[in-house]
Amino acid sequence: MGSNKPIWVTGFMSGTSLDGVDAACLLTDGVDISKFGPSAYRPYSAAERQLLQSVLGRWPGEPGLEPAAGLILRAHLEAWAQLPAAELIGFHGQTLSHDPQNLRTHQLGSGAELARQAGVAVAWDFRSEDVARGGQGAPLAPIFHWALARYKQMQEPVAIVNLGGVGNLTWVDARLPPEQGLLAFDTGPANAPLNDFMLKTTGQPYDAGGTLAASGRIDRKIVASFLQQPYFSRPAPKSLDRDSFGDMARLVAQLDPADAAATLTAICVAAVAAGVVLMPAPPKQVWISGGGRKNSEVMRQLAGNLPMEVFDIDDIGFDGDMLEAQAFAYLAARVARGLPTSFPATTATKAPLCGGKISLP
Ligand SMILES: Nc1ncnc2c1ncn2[C@@H]1O[C@H](COP(=O)(O)OP(=O)(O)OP(=O)(O)O)[C@@H](O)[C@H]1O
Ligand SMILES: CC(=O)N[C@H]1[C@@H]2OC[C@@H](O2)[C@@H](O)[C@@H]1O[C@H](C)C(=O)O
Repeated sequence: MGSNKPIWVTGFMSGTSLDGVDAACLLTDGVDISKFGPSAYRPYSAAERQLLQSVLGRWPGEPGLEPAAGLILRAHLEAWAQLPAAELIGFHGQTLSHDPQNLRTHQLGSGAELARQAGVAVAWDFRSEDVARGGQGAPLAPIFHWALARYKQMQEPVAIVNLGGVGNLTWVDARLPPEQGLLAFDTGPANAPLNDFMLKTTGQPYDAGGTLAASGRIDRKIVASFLQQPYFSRPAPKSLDRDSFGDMARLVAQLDPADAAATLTAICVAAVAAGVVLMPAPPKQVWISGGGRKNSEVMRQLAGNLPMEVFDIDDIGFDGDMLEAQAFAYLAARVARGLPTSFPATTATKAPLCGGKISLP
């Protein structure tokens, strides 16, 4: 560690959708990607998801966090056990609350304990320093998106959109250094409101394939009025908590389930379209990653609403399910080398910043 020789790193992500732990191996020197390695997925059971859901919004020191922290540790160790050994772990933890305006963000899970139990160095707590210095603390994947575009030797800017619980967008021109070639921000709610609605109305955790939404009609008035909120026209960088917009099921409570699903889906897409307007220059291509790309209705609406070509990032040759886990492997390698993980144009930090700390076993 600390040298610029590529090392194998395992990155972990337990995202805002609360579906499970993604784990992915990456060979990298923290600048370039040398090789993509194997990956694993450790899903949460319904009871585990409920446990995590029950502690959303809590801050460190509040009571009742131990069982959830224990689950996070256990689930990550189980994912780690499925993969070949690596030299370093990048551990994001589980975001429970995110409030950069008040200089705080909370990712549950101890990297120190993970290092002890996995027997390997762990880079973790990637967001705290950034928010403590007045940055947004998110999104952090953009510097990895820069590395992806570099890996593909892109000769023009491209946009990468991640549709998880929350959506985020990176505009990247990989011909430039990261300080000049990036602009990033959270676009708005993505799958989380639809998931919450599906669970409550149908007992299903999400709208598989977008089938329910595809059978409904979009209430355009609700979409337009939602997009009137100041967040969507605010300049980037900017970030969101999972539930920054409150209980969105209220917005569609009067609609029948199919129309409600179609409308929540349209809100996710309209938020991305509003984000496209904020980019420094329109790229020719948008690459979609995250679970939302498996929702055909999301992809259909994106293709119809964005003025550029929309690709499932798998069709570019990447693994759209593992991009965030790979991002935290890459970020860990950067932390090990003291390289910046966030930039003024990605988190609004005042100067490029190397967030994250390293715990040894
Ligand atoms: N086959 C599918 N059809 C429709 N939607 C799907 C499908 N598979 C996954 N999804 C959606 O994608 C979500 C998971 O996406 P992902 O794993 O990218 O989120 P995350 O990493 O938890 O979130 P975030 O990026 O906000 O941290 C699921 O909760 C679901 O809403
Ligand atoms: C505070 C927090 O955990 N934010 C997540 C969340 O999920 C998607 C979006 O909101 C993004 O800002 C971020 O995750 C990704 C991995 C990021 O930091 O790039």
